[in-house]
Amino acid sequence: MLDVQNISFATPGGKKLLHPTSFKAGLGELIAIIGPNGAGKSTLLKSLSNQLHDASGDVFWNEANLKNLSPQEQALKRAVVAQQVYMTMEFPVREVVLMGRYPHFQKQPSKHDFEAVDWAIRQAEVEHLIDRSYNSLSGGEQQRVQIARAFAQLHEINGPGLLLLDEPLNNLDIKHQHRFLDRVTEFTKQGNTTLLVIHDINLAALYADKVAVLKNGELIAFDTPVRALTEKNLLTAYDFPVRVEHHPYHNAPAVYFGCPATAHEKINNSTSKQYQL
Ligand SMILES: Nc1ncnc2c1ncn2[C@@H]1O[C@H](COP(=O)(O)OP(=O)(O)OP(=O)(O)O)[C@@H](O)[C@H]1O
Repeated sequence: MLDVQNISFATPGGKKLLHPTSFKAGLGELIAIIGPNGAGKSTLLKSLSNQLHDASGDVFWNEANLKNLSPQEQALKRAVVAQQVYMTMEFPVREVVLMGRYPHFQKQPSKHDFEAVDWAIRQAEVEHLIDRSYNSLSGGEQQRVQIARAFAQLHEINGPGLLLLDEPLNNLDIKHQHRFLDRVTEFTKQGNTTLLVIHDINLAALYADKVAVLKNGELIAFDTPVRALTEKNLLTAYDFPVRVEHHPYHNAPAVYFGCPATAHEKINNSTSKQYQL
């Protein structure tokens, strides 16, 4: 289980980017993190991946405080896909995926490392790209290679893996968005935990077990999609008219921005004046 206890972050100048935030995510759970631009979603993810050394609070992964683990020990439990990954040198795609195995070997990758790379390449469906130079790929293709690298990193590790994904759907077409989310769901259901920063709220509603809604560095909801994605929470977060209905084909909410709220939610939203009709 991921147990986040009072994690917070402020700039050296004292600007609070993330107010004390606590939540738990179980094994097998996919957590979507949503919120408007600047809400603190990437800051939260970076705090969980020790990229912000001044972050306060504690992050426990299966009862081990990540602070007490070496970078290599952490890399054997947790993989991160950042919003954009630039390479200053030319690397073939296969080598980039193999980078996910670097924490697993000392000098030379083993047969098992290469098998993990092949498996991850198939999972991310990037077989056709493996001999290309990473820098020659389109944004969406690079994203899929980074996803393959993260899958390779967490393949058959000792215990469950924690996958942190910051807007991994950027640049992916609709088919690859769904295929990617299917693969992430499959990976998560094998007993791992995934945190996914995502702007598409309807995809969050369809795929996530829980949704974290952030606004101004504060967690305003953390619950199942049905409970978190209410018109009230979404209006509070996005300050934009929204209607939430039941999805016609799935057991999930369907969110329509730009539509007036339902009568029921208008009553609940009575404190928000801007979009009341
Ligand atoms: N080093 C910094 N100094 C000052 N402000 C910062 C710094 N890093 C981030 N911020 C600000 O903190 C806020 C939260 O940033 P963050 O990247 O976490 O937002 P986000 O929710 O991921 O946004 P987006 O959806 O646009 O990616 C933003 O207003 C950003 O400009």
